[in-house]
Amino acid sequence: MPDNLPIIDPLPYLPPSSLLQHLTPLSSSDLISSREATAKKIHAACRDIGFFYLKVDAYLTKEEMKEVLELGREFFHRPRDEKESIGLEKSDGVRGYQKLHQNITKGKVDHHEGLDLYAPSPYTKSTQDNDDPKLNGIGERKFKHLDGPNQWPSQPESFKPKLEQWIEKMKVLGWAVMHAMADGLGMTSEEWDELGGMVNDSFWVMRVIGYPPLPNGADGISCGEHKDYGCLTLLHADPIPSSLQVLSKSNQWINADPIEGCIIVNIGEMWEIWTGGMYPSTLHRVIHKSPTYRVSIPFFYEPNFNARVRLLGAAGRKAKEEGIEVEEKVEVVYGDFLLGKVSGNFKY
Ligand SMILES: N=C(N)NCCCC[C@H](N)C(=O)O
Ligand SMILES: O=C(O)CCC(=O)C(=O)O
Ligand SMILES: [Fe+2]
Repeated sequence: MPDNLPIIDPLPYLPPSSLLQHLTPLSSSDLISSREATAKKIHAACRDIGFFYLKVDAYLTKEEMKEVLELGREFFHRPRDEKESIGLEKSDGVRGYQKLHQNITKGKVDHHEGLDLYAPSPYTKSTQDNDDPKLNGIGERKFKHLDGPNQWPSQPESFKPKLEQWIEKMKVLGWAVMHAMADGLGMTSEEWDELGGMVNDSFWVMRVIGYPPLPNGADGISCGEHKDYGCLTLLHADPIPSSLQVLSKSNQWINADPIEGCIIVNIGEMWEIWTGGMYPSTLHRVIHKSPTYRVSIPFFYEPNFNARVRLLGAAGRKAKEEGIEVEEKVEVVYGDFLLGKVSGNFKY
C-alpha cells in the first residue's frame, strides 16, 4: 500500500541552479510559505512513519534515473571473476564487491550481491581509487576497515562517471532534506548551523545491490530486517512491487513500492538519538520473489565521521510542544557507531 507513505516535495529547499528547468524564482514570502508546508509534512512523516517518497522529477531526469539502475544491472551480469577481482578483501574489507550470500543481517545470510562505495577514508582523506586491484596483491587485506580505496568496476565503462554524478546529486538532496527537517523541528538558524556542521562533510555510503529472485517456494529473505545507521537513506530501486517492506507502528509489514519520479527516503539511527526517539528509525526488509533480477541503489547520507550525536535542543522543545515523551540516549560518535556495524556485515 504505497499510498500509506506521504510524498514530500523538496523543491523549496533545493538550490534553484540545480533544477532541470529554469523556474521563476519565488518571492521571499512564497518561498517561506512553501518551505513551511514542506517542513511541516516532513516532520509528520518522520514522527509517524520514518519513511516517505521524495519527489525528484524537477531535479533528476527520467533518463538518468533509468541509466544508473541499468549500469548496476550490467555490472552484476559481468563474469564472476571480473566482479570478484574487486572483492572486499582487496581493499579494506568493506569497500568493493560482495558476492551472493556474503552479506549478513542479524546473523542470517542475505540473498543479494552488492557493491559498496564510501566517502574517502576518514583517516587519510585519500581520494585514490583502486582502479588496479592487482596493485593490492591477493590475500590479506592491507587496510583497516574504511581506510582503503574504493573499488570501481572498470566495466561498464560509464559506471564510474555516471555513479559519481549520482553521488553528487544525492549529496545535494540529502542536505536539502536535512534543512527541511531542521525547519520541521523549528530550529533557529544557529541550531541549523550546528546540525548542518555535523553533516556538511557527510561520510556517505552508496550501495549498488543486485537481488536475484528468491528460490521458488522458499520463504527466504533477500535482506533481513534492520534499521539504517545514519541520517537519511535515499533509495532508488527497480519498480518491482512488494519487495521492500516497512514495519508500520501497528506492527504490520507494508510495501514501499517505488513511484515514478520519486525516490524513497527513510531515516537512520542517528535521527533517533538526535530526537530522543521522536523520529524512530524504522525497521525494513527486502523479500524479492518476483522472477526479474532487482537492482537497488541506496545512498546513505550520513553525519560527518567525527560528529558527536546527542539529543538536540530543538527536538526536545518540539516533543514537549506535541506531548511526546523523549528519552535521552548516550552520545555516540558516528564513525565509531558505523565501525561497530560494518565489522559484522560480511562473511569473509
Ligand atoms: N548502511 C546501511 N544502513 N546498510 C544496511 C545494510 C543492510 C543491513 C546490514 N546487513 C546489517 O546487518 O545491518
Ligand atoms: O534494496 C532495498 O530496497 C533496500 C536495501 C536496504 O535496506 C539497505 O541496503 O539498507
Ligand atoms: Fe536499509
